[in-house]
Amino acid sequence: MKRQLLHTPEGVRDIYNDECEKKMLLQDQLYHILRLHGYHPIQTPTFEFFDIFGREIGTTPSKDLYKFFDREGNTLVLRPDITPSIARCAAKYFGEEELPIRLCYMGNTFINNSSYQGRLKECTQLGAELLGDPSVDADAEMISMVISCLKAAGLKEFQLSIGHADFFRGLMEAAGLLEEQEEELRELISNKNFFGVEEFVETLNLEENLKNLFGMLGNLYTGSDELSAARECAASYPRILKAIGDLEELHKILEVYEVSRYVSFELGTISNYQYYTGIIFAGYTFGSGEAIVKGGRYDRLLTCFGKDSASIGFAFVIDQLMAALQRQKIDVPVERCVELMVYKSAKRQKAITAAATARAVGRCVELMLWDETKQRKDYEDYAARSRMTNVQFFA
Ligand SMILES: N[C@@H](Cc1c[nH]c[nH+]1)C(=O)O
Repeated sequence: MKRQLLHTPEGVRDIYNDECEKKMLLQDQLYHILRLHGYHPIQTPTFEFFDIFGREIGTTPSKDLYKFFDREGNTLVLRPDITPSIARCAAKYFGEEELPIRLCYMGNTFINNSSYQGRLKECTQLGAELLGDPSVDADAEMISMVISCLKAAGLKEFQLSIGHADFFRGLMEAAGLLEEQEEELRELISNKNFFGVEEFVETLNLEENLKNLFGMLGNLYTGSDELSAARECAASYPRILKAIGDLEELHKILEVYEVSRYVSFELGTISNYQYYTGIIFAGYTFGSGEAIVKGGRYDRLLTCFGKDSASIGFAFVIDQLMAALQRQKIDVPVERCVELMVYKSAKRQKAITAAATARAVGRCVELMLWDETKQRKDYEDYAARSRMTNVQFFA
């Protein structure tokens, strides 16, 4: 066989054996938590019309999308993000529903990011969306669910950073920054270059309170006192004031959920996704430079699909979470209890019946026809290699 045929393109990979078992188990564990919270499963297509992920939607930039055509000439896109698809579904199937809708999902996303970043171009996401609930209680439910999932995954140390889309937008508005200046600032913040931010702000000639607010972009707050201090500076900036007020209220509700110790408020949290309108959050742990979970409130996204519905959601990036667990040496406890049954043709009836009887009571059986060129020992070795619990011969 040509060696070339065995390669996969840059940014995608095979997952097999133990790693695959672990990934599936982890997904089950997290999905279970979402189901425990009353979230209903939904599946949407892997590719959709281009417009579902177009510029107005505010997700991944067009240059990072995998685009192709159908026979009719429509442009299709491999989904880079599942949230816009869920928004489309909610508008289509739950258009009349006036009460909140809770949906959960699992699937792969595809982003054609530049190869030098070394990122995966296909990732597995597992997420939840709470549609039609504008309350801070909904925000808190989401954050608390994320924390339950992180604990269920076995992580002991992790941090959820929470910010608000309107803090940054409010600053841009109050300072009257041009698009290029906003880009420059975003870049500095994304690189966590807060000295750069300070320098940049010095050039702007802003009034004292606004300057102080810009100075908070690099801060990390864990308590509500610090947020109240921020609120004082924001008195004459309604958009920023509302953002800080939301975070303060969220902090209070998170105390009720008893999860506030896992959370820090970072006013400099920004996202490349333009659809976020309220809180934005991302979860981090050791062993993964990238966020293992990300999410936020998007109150206007569904309007693009014809339903006004304030919503919030999050998605775990399972591949990042797996990498972090592995680097932290946290084991995903896969139960291996597969038995091997090997039979010769003369004992076919007996072996097939035995396998069926075992499977009926929940035992996992790999049934194999004895290859005459192989010895008993070959099968025993294979079972040991595959960490099987038992081998039975029908010969
Ligand atoms: N879809 C977002 C995460 C999210 C889910 N819901 C809201 N935000 C992402 O891929 O980053």
